[in-house]
Amino acid sequence: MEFQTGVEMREPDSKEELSDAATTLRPGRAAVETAVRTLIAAAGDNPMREGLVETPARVARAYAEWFAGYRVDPAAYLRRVFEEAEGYQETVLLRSIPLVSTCEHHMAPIVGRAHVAYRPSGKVVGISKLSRLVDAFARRLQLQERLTQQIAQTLFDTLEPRGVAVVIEASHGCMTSRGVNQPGVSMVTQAWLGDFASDAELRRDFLSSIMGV
Ligand SMILES: Nc1nc2c(ncn2[C@@H]2O[C@H](COP(=O)(O)OP(=O)(O)OP(=O)(O)O)[C@@H](O)[C@H]2O)c(=O)[nH]1
Ligand SMILES: [Zn+2]
Repeated sequence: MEFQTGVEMREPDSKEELSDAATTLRPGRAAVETAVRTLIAAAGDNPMREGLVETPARVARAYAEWFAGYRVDPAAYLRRVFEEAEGYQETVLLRSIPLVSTCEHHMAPIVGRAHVAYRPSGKVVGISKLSRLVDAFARRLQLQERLTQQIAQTLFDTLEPRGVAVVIEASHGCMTSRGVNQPGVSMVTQAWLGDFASDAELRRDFLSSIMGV
């Protein structure tokens, strides 16, 4: 049976809006608000009662924040590189980057921390760009495994460093507040590229640096 959404699709406003294949078509604001009213009614409440009447507009604005990652090119954050780091080649590690994402199976929040390291080979970036990279991929519908891999691979392809390591520890709303209902449970994923993949001691150093933070 075909499900009628009643959602009118429109062409994207700009090239930025087209930044990801998944966003080739986006419904307009009115269609989004209609969908939210449908969800409120499905939850069992009255979308027209006073406290809920502005909720669809708020949710539409919140979605723009939670899914802002579709509107940016994550690699663009890594384009400004500094080549005068005096030949620094050792590990650069940014620990405990706050991470907020959304699970693609249930559209429930994924909340946690990312730890990102690279071993430069000529090019270093402003350290905040690692946080921006994490956020750009996180603010999409995600699987934690894919999120971890995308961050690592983009860093590796763009900066051409000797190695990249990414560890993400996060809790999934779809497990903590529904389904198996296990608050406190967290998922840990890792991506190792370049010399982190081949050198167990580098991995141990990385893991001991992030332990207990
Ligand atoms: N591997 C992986 N699984 C995830 C992630 N986010 C959510 N999941 C899981 O995706 C699975 C979806 O399973 P389904 O059986 O299709 O969905 P469900 O009936 O809602 O399953 P339950 O959550 O067990 O109630 C669940 O096991 C979730 O825990 C993620 O980032 N990575
Ligand atoms: Zn989920």
